[in-house]
Amino acid sequence: MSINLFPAKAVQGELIKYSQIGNKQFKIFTKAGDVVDIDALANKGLKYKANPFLDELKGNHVRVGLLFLNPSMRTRMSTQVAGRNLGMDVIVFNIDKEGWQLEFGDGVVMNGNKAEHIKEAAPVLGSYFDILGIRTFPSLQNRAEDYSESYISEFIKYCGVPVVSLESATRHPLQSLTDIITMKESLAQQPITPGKKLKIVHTWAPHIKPCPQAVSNSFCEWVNAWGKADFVVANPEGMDLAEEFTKGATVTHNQEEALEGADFVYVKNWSSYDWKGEYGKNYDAPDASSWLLTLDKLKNTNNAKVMHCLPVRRGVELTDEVLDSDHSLITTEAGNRVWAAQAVLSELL
Ligand SMILES: NCCC[C@H](NC(=O)CCC(=O)O)C(=O)O
Ligand SMILES: NC(=O)OP(=O)(O)O
Repeated sequence: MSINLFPAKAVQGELIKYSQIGNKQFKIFTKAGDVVDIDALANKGLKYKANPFLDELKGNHVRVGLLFLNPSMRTRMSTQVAGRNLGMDVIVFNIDKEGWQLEFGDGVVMNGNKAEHIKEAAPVLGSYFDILGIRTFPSLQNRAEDYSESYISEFIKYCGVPVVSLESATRHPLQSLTDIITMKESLAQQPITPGKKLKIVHTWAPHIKPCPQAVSNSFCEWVNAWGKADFVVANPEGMDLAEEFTKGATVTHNQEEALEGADFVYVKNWSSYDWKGEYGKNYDAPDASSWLLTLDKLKNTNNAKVMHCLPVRRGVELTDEVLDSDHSLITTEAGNRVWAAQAVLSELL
């Protein structure tokens, strides 16, 4: 169902591949497949964490535009900080609130409330900036449309400059790179027993409303591509993510079994990919709240660290007792968003 955004090819020594976009070749960062070596890119992020101004002149006179069609705190702020650490000029545009409403459809007669077409908006923005970032959430109404990633693809096609995804309909690659960085950092500080295989568990969590699958899809895609762990995805029956993302992981509907011996537990709600034949629905069956992670459940893990992309709803998606415990890596993880963004922006230059 989903399209492989663009075929990409690697150049020696560079960690992000070049993609053929129309008759041009440039780098885009939208998915794990755009990266040559995930571990090396994560190391680059950790290098910037140790020395934020290592490349402070590298981005001199480089202009970065960050476009948001949806809310954001971490992505918006961390990517600005990252760009400034590299000496770049970064400008944020809340295009949904401050710009004209955008039409993405081909051949549409624009006699409604959308005043500007992506075919004009994207090249104009591409003429102002050297690198563009865009956040476009899914509608959660139409699976085929969301999984075609048409918004970010159209944007990339027409803007003519390197693009970094700030979370698209089905993926959140800056988050996933951050998550790998955070696990590597944690393992360096507290190594697991020699001989024990690293175990990462991604568990579904309850929510009051349907959330995108993007963070979870990406986490699966990146952990699988990273290839350093036994990886288990646990969710209620019927709530499996798309197989193209989980392929390579063990998918189970038994959370207790999944948590056994886990080193990292990544918590996130996602709405249905295909629950009772429906897409984008909040799983609200009677057993939903039994999926809430508690300190008691963590006793069965290898003193696991708990992760979440944030924002998190306390008492709904995660308990206060877990969030406020030493298990939680969550604010460190959010802090690491800067270093992931800095590694990516540096590679896009
Ligand atoms: N960018 C990180 C997560 C964004 C989004 N969260 C949300 O929609 C939470 C909304 C709320 O709790 O009202 C998601 O799940 O993909
Ligand atoms: N994790 C994350 O992407 O947070 P924001 O939505 O606040 O950017």
